[in-house]
Amino acid sequence: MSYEQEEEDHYGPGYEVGSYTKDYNDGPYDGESDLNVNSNPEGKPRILLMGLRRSGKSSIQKVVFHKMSPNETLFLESTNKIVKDEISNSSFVQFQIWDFPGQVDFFDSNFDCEMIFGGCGSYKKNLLQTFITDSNEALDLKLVREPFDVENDETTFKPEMSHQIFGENESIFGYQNLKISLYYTAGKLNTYLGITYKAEVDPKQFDGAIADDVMGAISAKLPPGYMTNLDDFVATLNKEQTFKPFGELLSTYSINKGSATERHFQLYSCTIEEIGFRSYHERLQTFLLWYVDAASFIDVDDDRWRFYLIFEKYPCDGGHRYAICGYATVYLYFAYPNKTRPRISQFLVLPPFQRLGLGAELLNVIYRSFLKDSNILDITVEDPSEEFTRLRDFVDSQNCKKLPSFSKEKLHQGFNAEMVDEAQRDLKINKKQARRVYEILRFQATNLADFEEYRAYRLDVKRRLNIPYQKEASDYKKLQKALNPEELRSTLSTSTKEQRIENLDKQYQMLENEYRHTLERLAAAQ
Ligand SMILES: Nc1nc2c(ncn2[C@@H]2O[C@H](COP(=O)(O)OP(=O)(O)OP(=O)(O)O)[C@@H](O)[C@H]2O)c(=O)[nH]1
Repeated sequence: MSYEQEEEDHYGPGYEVGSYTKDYNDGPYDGESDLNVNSNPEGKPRILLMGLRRSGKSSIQKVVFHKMSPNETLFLESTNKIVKDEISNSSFVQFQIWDFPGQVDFFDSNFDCEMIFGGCGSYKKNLLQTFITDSNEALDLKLVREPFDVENDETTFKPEMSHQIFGENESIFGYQNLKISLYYTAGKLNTYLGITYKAEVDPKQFDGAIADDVMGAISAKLPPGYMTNLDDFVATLNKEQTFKPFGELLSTYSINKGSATERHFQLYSCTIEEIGFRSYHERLQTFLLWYVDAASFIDVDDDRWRFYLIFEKYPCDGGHRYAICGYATVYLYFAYPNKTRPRISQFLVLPPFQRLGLGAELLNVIYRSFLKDSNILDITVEDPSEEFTRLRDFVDSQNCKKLPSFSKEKLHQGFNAEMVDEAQRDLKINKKQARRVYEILRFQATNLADFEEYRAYRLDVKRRLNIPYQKEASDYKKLQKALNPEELRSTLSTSTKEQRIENLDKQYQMLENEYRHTLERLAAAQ
């Protein structure tokens, strides 16, 4: 039986392979006309063969449904339009096969998704997935010094978080290949915001689903004056040479001294009254959104805020310019009865300037700015992040190491009031932090190979960790007197002695790990 005869037998008279209706097969595929035909009036199930060019779609169709031998498929021409095949073996096996050309761009706006995929629920769902972007991936931040930086990928840095703008999932709906550009000039922080994308979701195709308003979400957090035209933004770079840091120069800091890669940094402090600083700070604080969890913009009209800023002073056009590297805000709280207790509130070193020692320098500058003021009790930190805790441990340990009360001999005698007094008087370190530094430095001074010495250290730390449990035990005794056993059980989830020991051990191990990191950094800094 010839191939054609066999086809006849299988598919009944009138059927012609690959030419179900003329509409589909006349003329080359033009991306539109072939696809915009309502061609499934009977609502038959369809199998869509889609995939890369020359991936074997037509071969599958011919071999499976038309008994073509695999070898013969070698001679198949590339499909250049949708070819529909009506399979009608019996009254109950009836469906269509649509063989798509490999070059179809399904995201082309001319492509009628509804006509092709109507009824294919999971396809739609999958297609919708392609319109979801990780907001941290999509956002490019830059501190631009010269026009070339705009093109240069090396000057791009990424946010650590974006949930404060784009929600807990940190995702944006509605775009494919979305890129958000939030660029600042390195000195003045003139700002550019722009987005680009390959395709935006079409509400008509996806039950009215509309794309997230990315520009609106970010611009709501930007002070007025940001630019949406990149050329305008680049043009403002001319004015960067007039930019000078605000406030009083407190310290200078250099890295790679004496080498070709030497860099210079300057640390300043100022108040909101400094001319021009109010609007500068409005732009500066927008970085918090991407790096500080639960960041909130502060009420700068409160005159108890102090600002500390780091700038890089870099050579440019025979002179020099300044680029922002990071900043901190400190609030001067009252401490009863007549003292002041500054609290570090926000602390940020921008990614391009991290791992240069600037965080430690900034913290030291903040300390030093308060040291001579006898009215200052000590310095606290608001809700410190893990990263900040590490930095603070390092700086405080480095400084306390120089105090007589933290000498090796004294450390082995245990934590005492002299340490608290000296750390507070000389370094403005509060009692809780002084205790932590004592544990770090005593760990450093402990010979871990000496069983007794190491054990004494662990017990000393665990005794402190056990204090809350002791409190719990005394609370329990009080409650025992006031409540009957039933009430007591429902009020408290008491832990057994074994659980408590296990918990203490875990807590201790975690602390020891943190202390080891600090000691490694101390050793590297020597
Ligand atoms: N080795 C191998 N070759 C295959 C296989 N399937 C298909 N081919 C060969 O791959 C080539 C392309 O196959 P087609 O079926 O025309 O591919 P297509 O996906 O329909 O291509 P377009 O119409 O261009 O999108 C043909 O020469 C086939 O013989 C396979 O499983 N193995």
